Amino acid sequence: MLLAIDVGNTQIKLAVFEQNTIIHKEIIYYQEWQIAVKKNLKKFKKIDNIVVASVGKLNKEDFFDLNANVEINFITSESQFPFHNLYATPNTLGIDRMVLSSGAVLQFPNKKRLVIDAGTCITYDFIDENDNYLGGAISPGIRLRYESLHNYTAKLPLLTKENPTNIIGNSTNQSIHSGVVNGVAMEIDGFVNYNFNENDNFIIILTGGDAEFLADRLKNTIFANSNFLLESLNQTFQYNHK
Ligand SMILES: Nc1ncnc2c1ncn2[C@@H]1O[C@H](COP(=O)(O)OP(=O)(O)O)[C@@H](O)[C@H]1O
Ligand SMILES: CC(C)(COP(=O)(O)O)[C@@H](O)C(=O)NCCC(=O)O
Ligand SMILES: [K+]
Repeated sequence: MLLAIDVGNTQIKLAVFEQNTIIHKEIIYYQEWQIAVKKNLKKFKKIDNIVVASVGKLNKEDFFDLNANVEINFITSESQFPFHNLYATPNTLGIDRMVLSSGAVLQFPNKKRLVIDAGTCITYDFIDENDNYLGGAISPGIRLRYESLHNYTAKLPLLTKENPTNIIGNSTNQSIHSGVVNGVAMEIDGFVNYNFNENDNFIIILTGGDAEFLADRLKNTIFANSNFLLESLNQTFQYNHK
């Protein structure tokens, strides 16, 4: 039994796996992460490994300080991945992006793959049909966009995500919602349309905290799965323990 932990820049997601099935999932905030991990280790006594992918504020030492009596596997750029990494700066590439790409290769072989993770940032990762990781893009996430409009202007309010009623906002709030939400949706469709055409053998995977909110706003057919990073983390752990 495996405890998989995804440490992002907004929140931490954890899941307990039995082989490839999630038997428990939690979204936790930074201030409570040790209590949550210890609670799960106590509740699921068959957990014998923890696997961690962290791009946030927790590092390997934080987990070893837990003194949990299970093996802790920290995914790093030195881990084994099922793709050829063509990124020019492999040591700065986000571990989340590497794990997502690993899951895309293992779950959807022999296709062009684009993985979109709509979280604190929106990340785009392209892997070609020959399992070459090509790189992609990093863009501000939905919450970042609302907060920056408020923090860097004199008068704009701080709003939380809401579906715009129309592409033409007829009020300050609707203008902001349209700019943020339609802007993200068009950005995502733009990246897809720029890189793929209908006779390509490709798949688009959408994940992250904002995936479900965005999924039905996109023109292109996508495979939306908010657990994709956790599932990919489980598969990457297995890939490293063949
Ligand atoms: N409690 C919440 N309710 C609604 N949306 C949330 C909540 N917490 C986070 N989000 C949304 O999810 C995004 C963060 O998702 P997540 O993928 O967990 O980020 P990360 O992996 O970068 O930590 C934020 O941009 C925000 O829009
Ligand atoms: C871009 C990210 C901050 C995304 O993190 P998240 O939105 O999941 O919190 C993370 O992938 C990262 O720290 N990347 C390092 C730079 C790079 O990937 O090239
Ligand atoms: K992300």
